[in-house]
Amino acid sequence: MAEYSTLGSVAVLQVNNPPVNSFSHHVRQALVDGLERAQRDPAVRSIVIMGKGRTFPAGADIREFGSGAAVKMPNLLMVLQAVDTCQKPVVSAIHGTALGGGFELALASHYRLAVPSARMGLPEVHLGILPGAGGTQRLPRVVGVKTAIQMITSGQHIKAQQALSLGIVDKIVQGDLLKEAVSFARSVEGRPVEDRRISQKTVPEADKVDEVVEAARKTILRKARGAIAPMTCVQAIQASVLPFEAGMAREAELMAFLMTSWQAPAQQYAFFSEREVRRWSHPRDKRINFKTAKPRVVKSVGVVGAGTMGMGITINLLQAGLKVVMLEVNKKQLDKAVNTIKKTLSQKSASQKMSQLTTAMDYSQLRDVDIVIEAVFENMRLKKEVFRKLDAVTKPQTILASNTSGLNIDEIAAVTKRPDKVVGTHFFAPANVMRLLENIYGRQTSPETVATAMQLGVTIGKVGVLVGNCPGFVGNRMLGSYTAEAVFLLEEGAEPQDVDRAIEEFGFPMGPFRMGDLSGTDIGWKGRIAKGLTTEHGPPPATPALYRRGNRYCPLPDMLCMKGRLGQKTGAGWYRYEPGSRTALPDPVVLQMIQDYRQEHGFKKRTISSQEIVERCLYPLINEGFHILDEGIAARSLDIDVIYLFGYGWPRHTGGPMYYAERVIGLEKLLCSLETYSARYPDHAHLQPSPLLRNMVAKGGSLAALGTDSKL
Ligand SMILES: CCCCCCCCCCCCC[C@H](O)CC(=O)SCCNC(=O)CCNC(=O)[C@H](O)C(C)(C)COP(=O)(O)OP(=O)(O)OC[C@H]1O[C@@H](n2cnc3c(N)ncnc32)[C@H](O)[C@@H]1OP(=O)(O)O
Ligand SMILES: NC(=O)c1ccc[n+]([C@@H]2O[C@H](COP(=O)([O-])OP(=O)(O)OC[C@H]3O[C@@H](n4cnc5c(N)ncnc54)[C@H](O)[C@@H]3O)[C@@H](O)[C@H]2O)c1
Repeated sequence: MAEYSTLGSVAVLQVNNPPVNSFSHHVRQALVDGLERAQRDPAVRSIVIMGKGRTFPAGADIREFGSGAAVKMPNLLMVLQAVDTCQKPVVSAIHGTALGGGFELALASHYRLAVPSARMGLPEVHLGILPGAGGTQRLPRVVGVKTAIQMITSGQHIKAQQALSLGIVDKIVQGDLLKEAVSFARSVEGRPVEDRRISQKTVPEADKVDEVVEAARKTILRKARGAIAPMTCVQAIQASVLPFEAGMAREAELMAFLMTSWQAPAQQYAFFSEREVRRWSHPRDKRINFKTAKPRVVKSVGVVGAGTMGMGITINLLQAGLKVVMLEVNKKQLDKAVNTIKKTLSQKSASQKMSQLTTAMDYSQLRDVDIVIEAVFENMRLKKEVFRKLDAVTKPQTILASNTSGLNIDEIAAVTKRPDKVVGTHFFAPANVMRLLENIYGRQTSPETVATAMQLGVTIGKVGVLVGNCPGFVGNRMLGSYTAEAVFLLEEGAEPQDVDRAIEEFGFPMGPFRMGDLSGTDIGWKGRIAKGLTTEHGPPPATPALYRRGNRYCPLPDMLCMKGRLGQKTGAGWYRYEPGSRTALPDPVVLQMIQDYRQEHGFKKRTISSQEIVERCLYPLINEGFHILDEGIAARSLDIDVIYLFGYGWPRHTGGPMYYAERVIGLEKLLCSLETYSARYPDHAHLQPSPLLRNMVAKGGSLAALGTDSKL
């Protein structure tokens, strides 16, 4: 609701709809009623609109979008029309975040004030829609089309000071916002409101708009990677040169197009899933969950191994204000890590943050930390050795976490006397940038230990997802079938760039081969050597070239590594790279290697369509997701989706692999395609449809119903 009160001649409307004061139907109704009341009351000469509690309205109530309640009268457009056309000056007083419809309300007001910490923006593009309450028409009238395109298509929030410089807010106020807003409102009483209406202004440099749009188009299309909202936002902004009513009509038409697209619900599902993962439960035992388990307080963290991951994790921990003891056995590497950390931390706070960092080469220096995150080489023998040492030197309450990419957490825990305090905390590279934290529950991990790992994720700004223990956990296990199928496609006739192009057109930032070159082709190679699937010099003795342990195997990635082509770091991998450049250039040497291999093993080259590439790579990945749900490794399909959205670049406009499977492909079609492919390739085990998928198609039922995605 919106609480109505008067302070002398000023009517104050305070939106009170926790937690973020979104415009649910009852709020909209109360605002319209409040405005009418203020208009009617001759003693009222000005109106202040603000938010109660933590924020100015953060936009439309996204939960209403699916139900039709968003269009129930009065809709948001009608509220804003009432504000704009009000005969008495309306002042929006902003604190917290004025987002989406909230920011549009401020733009419809005649004056805007903000506290210094306020932020504002139009993030609708992340929900697959556009700012459909006049945002695409009013913002360009203030800041110009170029800045409006930048703000609306990025969805970024701006700070109060920047809003002031852009002419969006009229004044930044210190002190008590209500008092300041009332005093400001009094100062503008009696002034004409007509020339304060943004809707009545014209877009600056309107004659250059088509040029500006044309210049933005290519970049936006490239960045959008298949998402339709960004370019639709631009089309709406382009209409801001028309008279206001005509522009609003165009905005409404484009909003309806987006609202009824398949991408908008997918992105809104992603928004709520990102938050739903905080309500975690044990994947197999739902009685153990976020409500009952209490985290330990973490003030200091030990990081073991200052390589790629240890360094990134340390930066992340320092940025969050934690104390860190970073231990490394290689002095040169330790020094290198410290230099990189110093450079990465922002200039402003570097010295203060660096003072929280202690470096160590002696394990005893870890004795007092609250949690240790191990990030040494991916080698079980080494990990066990490290955990034995950690168990011996740290205080008994210290939690011991491993950043392993997929090794058995129970096996690691078993070498300690505190298996209840051992947990997997799987960060993603670069660890200070990537938002995902995949936390792994071992057989004996205590609820308190898991709660602490999940809470640590929150403290350091990660999206933490809890999963069970199995080789590769959720993310890398699913990725295994994707990369396997990608190389099988090379055998049959595709080239690395064909596969990458198809996957990138689907919406991933990088296809599997460009990705392999970026992370280093030797990462997978070392893993396969450790598992005995290959040796550094070729297949293990007496092994068929194309089979390992009864499964089809493609040795092309091993052959690449044996040639020393380890990716960007060696200037050559699946592609070649000019010195100092990261541009992947198709390499005749690799294409010849693949061609010779095809000839040697009797593969006949054929043309493979992009559709087949996408299906062959992504359907087995999704199929593995069904196995994972069936085994209780992930508690809910949304946990898998969040892992893929935040850790693997899965395009957000498709909702994530499991959402995409159910709501876009359709489970029946997915099953049918997997059956077709598995009949064609009976020895590709990951193409065999999962029993859960078969069962769901046979009996019906939804993925959400398998878990606790009750709110979605
Ligand atoms: C058939 C065709 C018809 C077409 C014509 C339709 C015409 C109808 C006219 C409609 C016009 C609407 C136009 C408008 O432009 C659309 C919008 O405004 S969309 C919303 C835009 N706003 C946002 O995207 C903000 C989203 N929220 C956030 O970014 C953050 O929540 C925050 C505000 C920055 C706060 O962050 P935190 O402090 O970290 O808190 P949380 O994120 O954890 O959130 C707490 C809690 O609140 C829930 N929540 C947040 N925002 C909303 C919201 N806008 N609606 C509903 N719920 C929201 C969030 O989910 C958390 O709850 P939990 O999920 O944990 O239960
Ligand atoms: N690199 C990635 O993309 C990535 C992503 C997620 C998880 N991981 C996992 O993170 C872990 C570390 O990977 P990385 O890429 O940072 O490796 P890395 O090779 O860059 O760094 C490992 C570091 O550990 C140090 N080290 C070795 N033995 C040690 C010991 N006994 N005590 C202290 N330090 C020791 C090494 O000197 C080295 O600096 C691995 O388990 C890996 O699977 C890596």
